[in-house]
Amino acid sequence: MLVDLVKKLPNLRPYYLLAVLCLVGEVLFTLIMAQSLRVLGDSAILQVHDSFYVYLGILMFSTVVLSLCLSGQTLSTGKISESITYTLRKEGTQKLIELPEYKLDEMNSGDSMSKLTNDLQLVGQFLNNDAYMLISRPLIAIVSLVYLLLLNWQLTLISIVVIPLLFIATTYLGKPISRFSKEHQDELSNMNNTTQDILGGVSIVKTFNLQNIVREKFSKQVNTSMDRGVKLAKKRAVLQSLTVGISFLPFIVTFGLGGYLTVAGSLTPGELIAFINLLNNLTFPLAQIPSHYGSYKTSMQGLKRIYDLLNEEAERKNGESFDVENASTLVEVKNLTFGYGDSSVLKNLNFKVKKGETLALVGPSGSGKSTIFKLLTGFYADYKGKINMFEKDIEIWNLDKLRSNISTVSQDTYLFPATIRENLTIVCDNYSETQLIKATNIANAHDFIKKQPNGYDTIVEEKGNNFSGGQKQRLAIARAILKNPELLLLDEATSALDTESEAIVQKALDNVMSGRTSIVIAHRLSTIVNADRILVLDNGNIVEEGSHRELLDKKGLYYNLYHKQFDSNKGGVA
Ligand SMILES: Nc1ncnc2c1ncn2[C@@H]1O[C@H](COP(=O)(O)OP(=O)(O)OP(=O)(O)O)[C@@H](O)[C@H]1O
Repeated sequence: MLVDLVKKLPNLRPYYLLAVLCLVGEVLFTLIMAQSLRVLGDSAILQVHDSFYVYLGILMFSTVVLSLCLSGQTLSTGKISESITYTLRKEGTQKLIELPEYKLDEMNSGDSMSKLTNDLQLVGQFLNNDAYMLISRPLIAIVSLVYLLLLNWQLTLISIVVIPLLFIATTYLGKPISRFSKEHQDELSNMNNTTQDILGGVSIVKTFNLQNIVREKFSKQVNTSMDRGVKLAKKRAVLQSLTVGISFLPFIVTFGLGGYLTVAGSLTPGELIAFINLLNNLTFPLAQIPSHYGSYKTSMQGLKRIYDLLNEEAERKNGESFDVENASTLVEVKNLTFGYGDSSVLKNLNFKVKKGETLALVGPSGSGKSTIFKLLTGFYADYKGKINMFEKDIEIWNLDKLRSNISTVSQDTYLFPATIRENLTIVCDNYSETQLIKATNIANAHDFIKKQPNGYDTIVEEKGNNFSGGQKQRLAIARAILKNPELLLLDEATSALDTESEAIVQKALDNVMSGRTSIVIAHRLSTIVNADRILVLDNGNIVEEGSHRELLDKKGLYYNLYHKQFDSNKGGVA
């Protein structure tokens, strides 16, 4: 996975090179520094002035080079880490947009958020520091060991005899840390899911007075996550104090035995200084390796989760584009059967929509109306039967091209946090002010847009909070018209509105539908009495078909649905 990352961004090569140069510089000048200290120590004691000043100069030069290496390392690893996390975040978000609908059904949005935030942060932290340390520390330790052995192998062996102990302790204690860290990550991901749910339903929670239940559910998760976090911190604390404690043992041995050898004359004072300096470069880096390795493991777990998302198969991009202007049958569905998973939702449907027609879909909740729209826009591919769109099999259509001929207005109106103008014109490459105003007039939206503080340049707040439900729908309708589609799919566009707003939106819809081919799903049957044809669905089957009048005469399901609404909503359309 790491190699894939490196290959992904060839423009980072200069930074990898800089990091390698800094690494070589750090290793080399660490040794030169130790050698300088050795000569300096001996020259000072033996009062040899020439070599003292030469090596003082070398020592100062080494310090400058080492600090430059540190800056170079920080710069290169910072750039590498930022670029890689930026690319992964971009590709991850892009992949989320490109995923087929059935995948999005399976995925949890909080989990995806966690991949693009917590997991990416772990990867970023590892690349920013631990990756370099994981290579440089062992290298410095090995080079220092060789130098120490050459200096005095007996003292070296005695001094480092405790190092394996240090290594075993940190490795042994590091294992549960990586397990706890994984559990902590999973818990954070669960919390993200809950936060997401809460944010999505704040008003419902308040309306139904569910604050206590939500608070309790969330605090349970917070407690579990905190417990894991505290356990992790405790393990880290023990590991840290143990490593620091054991790390000092080689120094105690060196000071004791080395001091004795120096007094006895078998080690010069300079050698003792260099020895202590290099031991420092051997012991502490070795003690830190398990912690860097732990970071490697956790970040690789995070990276794997990110790659799981990136490796998901995107919606197909192949297919052709066709000229749709001359098609006389815009939709033809033959023996269409479909289900989500094992459930069967649509059963052997057959229907056509001719150019200029308005077809209405009605039926009880869950009968499959919205599912038909999803299939006509190519969101699901695993259906049985045939779907021809604009007289071509949907399977040979390029889905982007197909969708460019269709506008959908659904009950869940999505408005971007941008200006009204940007929200409306995002669907077309070229538009004139006249076209924009014509579209908003048809959608009954121009007047209320003009009354906004900045007219068409008023910012739409998150989720369109500064507009009413009816206004949002009219904006969505204007956007649909501006796209100038061959086929309009209107999904329950007025069902959530009060009577007054519904009348305004319905007028807008009537304007839009006139002269266009439309399929409309309506729960309020009063809105579709003028449809050319009505398909009545029940449990995934078309059980009745005809005009409003013909269906009333049949006295079947449509008649019952219609009278049920008419009775409960006196004043409905006759
Ligand atoms: N993404 C999905 N995954 C699994 N099942 C689904 C999914 N979407 C819809 N369903 C199921 O498919 C059936 C038909 O749903 P659909 O939304 O098409 O019905 P509908 O007629 O539009 O209902 P409504 O009028 O209530 O919107 C329902 O039983 C629903 O639970």
